[in-house]
Amino acid sequence: MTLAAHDIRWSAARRMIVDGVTLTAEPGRILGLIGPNGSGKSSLLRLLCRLRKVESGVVTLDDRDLATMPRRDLAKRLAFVEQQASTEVQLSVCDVVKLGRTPHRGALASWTDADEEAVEAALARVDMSERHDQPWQTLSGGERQRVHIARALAQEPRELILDEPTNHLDIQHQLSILALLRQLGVTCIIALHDLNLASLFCDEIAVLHGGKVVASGAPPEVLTEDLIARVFGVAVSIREGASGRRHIEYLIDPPQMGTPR
Ligand SMILES: Nc1ncnc2c1ncn2[C@@H]1O[C@H](COP(=O)(O)OP(=O)(O)OP(=O)(O)O)[C@@H](O)[C@H]1O
Repeated sequence: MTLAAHDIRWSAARRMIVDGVTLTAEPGRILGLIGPNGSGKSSLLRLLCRLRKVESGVVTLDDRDLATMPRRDLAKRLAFVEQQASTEVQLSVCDVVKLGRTPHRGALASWTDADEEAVEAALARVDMSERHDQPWQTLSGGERQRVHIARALAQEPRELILDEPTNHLDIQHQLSILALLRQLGVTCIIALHDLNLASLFCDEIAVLHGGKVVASGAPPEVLTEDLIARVFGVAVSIREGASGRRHIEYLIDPPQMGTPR
């Protein structure tokens, strides 16, 4: 067991946003978090990496209460890639990725070969080595996203939490980033909107609806026509695609393309 939530709750503006969630991220596996807009995915991810405090329940890392762990120990283990991370400071691409090394370095420690290798390897993994010196502010949305993923990789975490990491990415980079996460063998919890990508790349899926986990398990067990209709209000047909994998087709009437059935 690595990261787990035990009946956790969090509210805002007198509304329960995360409502008694229990889930476990199995070591080296990818847990996908899906759910409609506003279902509580980002809020839950922020609780799981202690950016917010749970009001009740407990988050554990290897059976230790996350709330009692020293921040530095936590940062050595766990990295978080936020949905719309930004920075106002003038930094180059490589400066941003270097920030990922902070938990591994003493206050006055000099920059080591190991630090440099971790940064260069992380940039290469997200296909951004050539942008090494480009000012971060001048990057496109998708390039920024990839640099933030590189920063998290440079942190060399054992647990990686990503909030819609494919958001700004073109299809090639969506596929390559998710394939990379699978190859890393790191425990991942990823919020995703694309149900086909979730089905393809996740080992387990948890479905959030109104702040509660309403289904969890292997993708074929969870992503059914009935569940998608119930939770997302969209009719789908699930069939074997050309690759032999399950494909979720959204049923839209051709004359009014865009109007769900
Ligand atoms: N600090 C806050 N104050 C008030 N409401 C909040 C706060 N944080 C989150 N919420 C509300 O909690 C609900 C869940 O938000 P959250 O961002 O966790 O959803 P989400 O599932 O990640 O949504 P999306 O798919 O749109 O990114 C939303 O209705 C949001 O408005």
